[in-house]
Amino acid sequence: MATNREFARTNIGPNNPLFSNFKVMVESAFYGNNVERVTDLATAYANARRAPGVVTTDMPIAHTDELGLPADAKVLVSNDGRVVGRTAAARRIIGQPGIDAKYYADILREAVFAGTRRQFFTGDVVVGLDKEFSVRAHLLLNKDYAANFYSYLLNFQIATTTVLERYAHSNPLPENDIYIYADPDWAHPDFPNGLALFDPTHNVAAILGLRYFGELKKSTLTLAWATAHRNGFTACHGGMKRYDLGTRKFTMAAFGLSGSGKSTITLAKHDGKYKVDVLHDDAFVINRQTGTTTALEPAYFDKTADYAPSDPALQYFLTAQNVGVTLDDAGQKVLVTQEVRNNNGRAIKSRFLTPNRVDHLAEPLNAVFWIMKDDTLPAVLKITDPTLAAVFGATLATKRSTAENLVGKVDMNALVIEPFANPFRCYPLGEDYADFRSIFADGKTACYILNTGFFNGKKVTPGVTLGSIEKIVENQAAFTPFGDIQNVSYLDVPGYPVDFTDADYTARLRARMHDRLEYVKTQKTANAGYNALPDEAEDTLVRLLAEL
Ligand SMILES: Nc1ncnc2c1ncn2[C@@H]1O[C@H](COP(=O)(O)OP(=O)(O)O)[C@@H](O)[C@H]1O
Ligand SMILES: C=C(OP(=O)(O)O)C(=O)O
Repeated sequence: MATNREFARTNIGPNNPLFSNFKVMVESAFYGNNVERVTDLATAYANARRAPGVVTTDMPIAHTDELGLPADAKVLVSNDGRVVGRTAAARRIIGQPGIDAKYYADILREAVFAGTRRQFFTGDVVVGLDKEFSVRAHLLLNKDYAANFYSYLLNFQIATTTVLERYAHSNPLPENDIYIYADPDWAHPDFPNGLALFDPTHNVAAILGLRYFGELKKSTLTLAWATAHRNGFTACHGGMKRYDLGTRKFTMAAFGLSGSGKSTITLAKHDGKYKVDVLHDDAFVINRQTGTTTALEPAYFDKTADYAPSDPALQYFLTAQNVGVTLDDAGQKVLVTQEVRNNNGRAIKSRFLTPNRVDHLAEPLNAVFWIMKDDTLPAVLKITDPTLAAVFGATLATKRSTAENLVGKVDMNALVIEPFANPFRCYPLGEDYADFRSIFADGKTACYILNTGFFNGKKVTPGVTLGSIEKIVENQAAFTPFGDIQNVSYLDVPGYPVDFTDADYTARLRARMHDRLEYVKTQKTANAGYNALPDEAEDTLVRLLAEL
């Protein structure tokens, strides 16, 4: 048994650090008489088909038997309304500076009371697919959102009897099970954009007034990642794959903000050139002692933008969100993908999308790729200094995408720094810095930066990015020193010249590096230094700017 669900009566109470008012409020709601437990996917599928507005398409699902679905199961579609992305602005983390725990406790008690007038489903999953790291999670979701409830049980590993037998032998963790209370119909005048409230040290969250499936997925991962971090693992919002080149293997991870290219890179098949094992395209953890990696979810929750309705990959779709439906020439209800209806159409795709899918990799990472969208960076940079590699991760500069619901006036083109591409961290940034710094420390893990945005105004296409990765994997990539900057070199990609004699370019490059330095300096004092980085981060950037 990895995390804790049951307690001896003598261990229940305020002296047990696993108990908090938030945990007790959230967990208690799971046992109400307005809650129906769902223990299998066939029932969840039947419930989802009956939920308001859900479309049962005529698109069959491959591998229904292995997935535990009815043999005739079809792709189900549910659409959310105005908001079709995750609302980062709704997050509040108990324990962080400026968060009034008493105020949010009052809000939560009232929300849970309002919920008692509605009907809910509850179900269990296991997050972490190896005995090395496994956490049990429980979801409570308003019945009108049965399609998202079904998607949740598909996205994470549903806790069947067989799965729980395996889970019983996983490494024990001194932690609570995860409990997610979700009521998309909650409304409060002070929270027009919803509220995603976390008590991360007690593994509970309340997702209120938010319909987007990504809220359920990312809130669960938020808590699972924090649990992993507290127990000897590095939390990764990234994709991880292993290339088998016959005589050697190459393992790589790509870290990027939502919508920046993790799935495109991780799920790329390279025209069948290599045997590729996929660990996952969004979330995994690294064992800090051994370097082994564990996937957290069996399925993929990805954009449908790049899938034409005739794409054979659609047979691995299980559900779709914020995607249209039309009739094909045989009168069959099919998906209208490619963002015709709205941005950020999504689908849950089964693990069978990736023929060589693995849940755990014993080999440590050969390479880390930070995905950025900084238009002063060439398509690919290589960083050979361990501190600089970690500092670039901590100052990962990127752009927002339509995967996020941006509140207020946000310039989509503005560069934002999102350390380690992980806006879900609910512990101090310096701790992640230390975790990633140690990955590079022994020099065995290489570090690259991929710019998947524009370089000097020219789009870096997926073809350029994937072609460059192939060169690196095959040891065919020749790197050129990046001006006078020590330990940084770039891949010379035809059509994307790097010109250090161009004063306008070097001024912009210096400005972007300066932004990174300012970010590091600001963290020293912002929020009482909650996200402060060690002095070496600032020193490294000062040195880099001097070299420039
Ligand atoms: N150079 C590039 N590398 C990867 N993806 C790119 C690139 N340029 C544009 N894209 C597009 O950006 C989107 C990235 O989405 P996705 O891979 O799902 O991101 P994530 O998994 O990080 O959320 C895709 O539609 C992809 O085609
Ligand atoms: C679903 C999300 O992420 P990604 O685009 O990385 O899949 C999200 O952040 O809500």
